[in-house]
Amino acid sequence: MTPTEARPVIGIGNAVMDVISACDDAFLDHMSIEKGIMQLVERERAERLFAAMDGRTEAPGGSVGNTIAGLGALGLPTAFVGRVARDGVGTRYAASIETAGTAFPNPPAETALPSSRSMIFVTPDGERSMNTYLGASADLGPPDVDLALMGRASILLLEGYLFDKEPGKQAFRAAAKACAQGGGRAGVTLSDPFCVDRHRGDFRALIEGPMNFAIGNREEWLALYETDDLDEALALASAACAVVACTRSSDSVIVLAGGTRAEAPVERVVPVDATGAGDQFAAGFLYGMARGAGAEVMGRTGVACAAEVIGHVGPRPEMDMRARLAELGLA
Ligand SMILES: OC[C@H]1O[C@H](O)[C@H](O)[C@@H]1O
Repeated sequence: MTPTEARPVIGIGNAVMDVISACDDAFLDHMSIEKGIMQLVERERAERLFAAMDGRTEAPGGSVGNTIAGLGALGLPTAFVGRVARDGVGTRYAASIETAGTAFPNPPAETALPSSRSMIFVTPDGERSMNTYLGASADLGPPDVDLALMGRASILLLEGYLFDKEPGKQAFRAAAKACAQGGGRAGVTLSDPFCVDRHRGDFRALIEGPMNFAIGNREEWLALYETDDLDEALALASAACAVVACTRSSDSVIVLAGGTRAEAPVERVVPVDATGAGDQFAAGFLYGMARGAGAEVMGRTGVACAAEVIGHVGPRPEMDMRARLAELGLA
């Protein structure tokens, strides 16, 4: 086995190209867009929203894709496994990831569906409202996952959104098993409280079984354990899983690891664009984990990475975060 540092951090998730534009709340109402959440949309509505976007910009996104890109920018060897079609969006998505230094091992899928896009509207309060057309990426299944590659992962991060379909669940279980057999640590992001509601039993089985770590926000943890008591939900999670992180918007992040409970404070600011905040939290958190940090430092590193990404438009870091973390004594 190769030494831990040389082994990649690998993510499996939806390969989504973000199309971002600014708008006001009246526009959201006019287009019947629900504010602040991720809504899945059909192709026709995606095309309508795309056409209505003023001054749109394109940026590679996808929740776990963003996290892995953040880890790559921090200097770790990384690979992202996602499914794109053989079209312009898919080609640009894969190329932009590889240019940034993260391997994108899967060739374009042979599918009639187009590559995925998310139409993201950012309001003046920095809130982002995502309208995702999943297309090709949501059909990721076991044939898309190279188990030999999974066996080389130091850390494997699985995106909860892909748990919406049975082939995604099968792919996750096989990938986690291969990662564990290779001596790596596997974990999952809960992604979305509605997705958790739809697959509660399977999410719990994953977290209580092969997962070494799990990352979610307050709403997702409450949904997972069907309670309105966050302490209760996190106690249940940490009884089953070695490392648990809970983000709470502008409240401190809670991390439970190795019998320790730590809170990482969050500075309250009005974001420029909240897209990717949770994803970059995960990047910093896993950077800490990869370096052997404890609960408090993992939480603080995650918070620092999230703070950077909400200061500009787009879901991936623009600043040299290694230098920033060094300034903060976190690298
Ligand atoms: O978490 C933010 C990401 O989720 C959606 O999948 C978008 O692609 C965006 O980049």
